[in-house]
Amino acid sequence: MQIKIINKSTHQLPAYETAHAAGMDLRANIEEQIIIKPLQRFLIPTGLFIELPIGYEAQIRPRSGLAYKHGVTVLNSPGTIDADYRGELKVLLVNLSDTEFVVNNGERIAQMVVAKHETVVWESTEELSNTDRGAGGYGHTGKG
Ligand SMILES: O=c1ccn([C@H]2C[C@H](O)[C@@H](COP(=O)(O)OP(=O)(O)OP(=O)(O)O)O2)c(=O)[nH]1
Ligand SMILES: [Mg+2]
Repeated sequence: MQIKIINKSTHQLPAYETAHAAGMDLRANIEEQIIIKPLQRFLIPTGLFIELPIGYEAQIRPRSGLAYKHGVTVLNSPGTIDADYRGELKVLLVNLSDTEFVVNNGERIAQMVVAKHETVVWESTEELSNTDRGAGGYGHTGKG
């Protein structure tokens, strides 16, 4: 599928890194290095603006390597990009480690997955169908 994009960054368009990847890495588009202190968060610009087709969303997800090696993740994960959003794509990183994390211009900070979504029309009712699970949840299975 084709999606309109404006690239105001100094980098190439996001691309799939392998043949069947679901996510495209997003790069920081910043003039100066950003230092994220332990337990702090930072909204990082990408320089990208997109026009998703109606019925699609984009999800901003963490990169597992950053999470594993540096304790850095996307705070609002998965971030939701709505089809009617025309602003800059931004990535809200949080540093959950006990050391500073440095973000350089062009660094891959998160990944974006484009997905279809439904648009719900509510059907109000007084009763829902019965199931074996019923209201059980939060680990209720296997309690014997
Ligand atoms: O990680 C993110 C999450 C959101 N957005 C942009 C696109 C999205 O369409 C818009 C609004 O996001 P969301 O609905 O999650 O935020 P909100 O706090 O509900 O703000 P709003 O009242 O503007 O919807 O912000 C980003 O650029 N990055
Ligand atoms: Mg919202």
